[in-house]
Amino acid sequence: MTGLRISKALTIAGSDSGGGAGIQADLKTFQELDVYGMSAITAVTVQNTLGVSGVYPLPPEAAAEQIRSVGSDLGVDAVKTGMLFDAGIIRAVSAEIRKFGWERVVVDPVMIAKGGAELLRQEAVLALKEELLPLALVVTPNIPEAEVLAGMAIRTMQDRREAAKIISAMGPKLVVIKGGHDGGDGGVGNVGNAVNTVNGANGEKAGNDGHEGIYERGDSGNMEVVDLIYNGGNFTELSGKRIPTVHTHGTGCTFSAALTAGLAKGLPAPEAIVIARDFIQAAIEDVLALGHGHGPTNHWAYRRRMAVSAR
Ligand SMILES: Nc1ncnc2c1ncn2[C@@H]1O[C@H](COP(=O)(O)OP(=O)(O)O)[C@@H](O)[C@H]1O
Ligand SMILES: Cc1ncc(COP(=O)(O)OP(=O)(O)O)c(N)n1
Repeated sequence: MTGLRISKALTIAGSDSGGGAGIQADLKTFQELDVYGMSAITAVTVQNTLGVSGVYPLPPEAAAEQIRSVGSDLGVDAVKTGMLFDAGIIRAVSAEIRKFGWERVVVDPVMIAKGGAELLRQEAVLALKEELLPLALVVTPNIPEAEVLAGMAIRTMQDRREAAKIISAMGPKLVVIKGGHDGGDGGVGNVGNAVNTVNGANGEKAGNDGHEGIYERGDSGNMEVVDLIYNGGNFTELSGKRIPTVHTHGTGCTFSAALTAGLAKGLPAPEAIVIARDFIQAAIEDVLALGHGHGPTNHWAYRRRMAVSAR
């Protein structure tokens, strides 16, 4: 690497002791994509594949000091935020991003862990919308997070589009509403419904099988996963094969970290989003099957595939 320019990315997020999400997933992803990773930890979670059993937030000033320390010395080409936990941390983080004038900012508005643990206090949603979203180049909510930000239920792809427009008006240049939680027709679906078949964005597709809840995925019968992108004018849909697996812990963190890595390398956001989708697709497909619950994704998979296809 000597002599080459090194791209640098900062993650501002919570620690996941299990290593599948949060800071750990972000740093692994940066490393796999040849980006030098730095971190500002906002909270320590006690977590494994079975769930979150403890959350210890740091004082807002601790997050701010970490950001100042790396920002003033090492420099930051792109930054992402993940678990921010409370309004004080959001305000402190937003103030530092503003002071440094960082523009390649990805906001992953982490709210609730798969097992239901609160990773963002409800009183902090307003601060997220008013302080942080205006600073974002890209915001990457999953469907339940988009519902909270937009203040509406998302049941269909049309709802998702409407929610994307509402979130876009809060300031981010690009909104990506991820489709991992899609219950069958573009939204979270109706838990307990009978099979439904709808006209999806990319043609006819079968809906859920009636037992998929918001935090259980991989068994819906949906053949596709579709991420919806809105740039303030146009919609784009990125679709991939939906992998039927419970090992999806940290998919959102990993996707947004891969996107941040692309931005750190200077890629235009739409290109970085496509690579991030490929990265997470490989990470879900090449399952590690670790732990006794929702296992982590495979952060090695993308690089290994690239190496094989280069032979
Ligand atoms: N079962 C799956 N198969 C393929 N891709 C998936 C699957 N679940 C999620 N993804 C992808 O992982 C990324 C994260 O999406 P999502 O799971 O909705 O976010 P979060 O982890 O924040 O809840 C998205 O790009 C989504 O398309
Ligand atoms: C410390 C920490 N940050 C974020 C999350 C949520 O991760 P996400 O990628 O949204 O994945 P799931 O929670 O859906 O597995 C977390 N669990 N811990």
